[in-house]
Amino acid sequence: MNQGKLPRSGLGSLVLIAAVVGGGAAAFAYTAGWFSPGRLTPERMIAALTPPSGPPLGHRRNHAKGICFTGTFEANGNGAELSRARVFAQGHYPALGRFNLGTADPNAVDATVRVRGLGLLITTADGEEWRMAMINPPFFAVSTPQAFHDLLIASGKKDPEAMKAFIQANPEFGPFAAWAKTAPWTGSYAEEPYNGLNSFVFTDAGGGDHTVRWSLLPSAQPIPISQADLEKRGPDYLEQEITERVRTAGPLRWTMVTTVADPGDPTADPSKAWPENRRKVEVGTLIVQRIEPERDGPCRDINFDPAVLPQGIRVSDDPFPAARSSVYRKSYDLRAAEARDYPRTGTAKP
Ligand code: HEM
Repeated sequence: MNQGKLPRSGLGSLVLIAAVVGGGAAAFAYTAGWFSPGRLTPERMIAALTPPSGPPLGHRRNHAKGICFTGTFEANGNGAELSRARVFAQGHYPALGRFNLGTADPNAVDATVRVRGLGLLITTADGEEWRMAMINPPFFAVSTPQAFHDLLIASGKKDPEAMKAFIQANPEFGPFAAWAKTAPWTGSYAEEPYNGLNSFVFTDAGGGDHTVRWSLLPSAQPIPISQADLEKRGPDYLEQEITERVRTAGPLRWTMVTTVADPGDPTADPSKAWPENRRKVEVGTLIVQRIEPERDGPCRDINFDPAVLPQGIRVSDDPFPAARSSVYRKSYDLRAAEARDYPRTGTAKP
């Protein structure tokens, strides 16, 4: 009897292991959205980001133009109600970040790039890290990583029919196109809001979950400028201006505001803003203290991977962070291997 039972229970545990492994793989494939035949891969996404003139060797495959900074995140303690992450306990935490432009061209003229971004890494004394990368539009251009890929392909085609077909298949792009056309430009990285757009889950000390998005809102008053006037200020005006502003006027500040989803809010689609009346909690202030050199500075070898999160924050059902994580990693690996094409100067050159 024992003999008869043993193989059965042995088989049973194998089946269980297979189920666990299979379940894990299925969950991963679901979250990441990769790996099914014919679907996206990090390589295909990188190929779609690559301009016809070739890849920006040694540089980030997107948001390639930028300028690094160091500073502090000053937590006011209010975030502790939403997440037990150490970074929300009242106190000061070192911050490393990068203002940047949403382009694959590290030499792009500032006035030609609509989307501005900010990468940020906040560390706490327990060795935890919170990495993120945010942009200035109030919602993302598309609903899914696949649609982002399709947008890159369509917008790279000369035939205007390609964009028409894309918009027909992805109507959520309409509001983003309207934002791009009508939102005022500013003449400074300091005057922009930076929105996380993707949703994440905060877990509080009692184990309660809260799905949130966050934004950094500037304390500097935005001063609108026409695209033509920005162009007249020079191709690299934004990095020159921010360097000069911090040097002469001192540290710059942004308030970090988290917005809590109500049940039923679209947590898996960053192209859909949540209603304005959602609960907002100001959790602290980003203080930019020093502009650092881009080529030789501390951001060069950083991957602002939005899936690197401290305990108390985790990804939600939003498919973007997992997709972004795998593409950012590929981009990082490529640029690190191409260091010879973007040699360090050893001289401080912001
Ligand atoms: C599937 C969609 C996306 C893809 C494929 C993608 C791709 C990339 C890549 C390849 C990089 C360069 C990474 C590196 O080499 O370190 C990058 C950087 C960046 N991305 Fe994305 N991205 C996506 C979505 C987003 C979204 C939704 C946001 C904002 C909410 C965003 C904001 C940024 C910012 C601010 C940076 C610059 C970070 C830095 O300074 O290093 N991206 N992206």
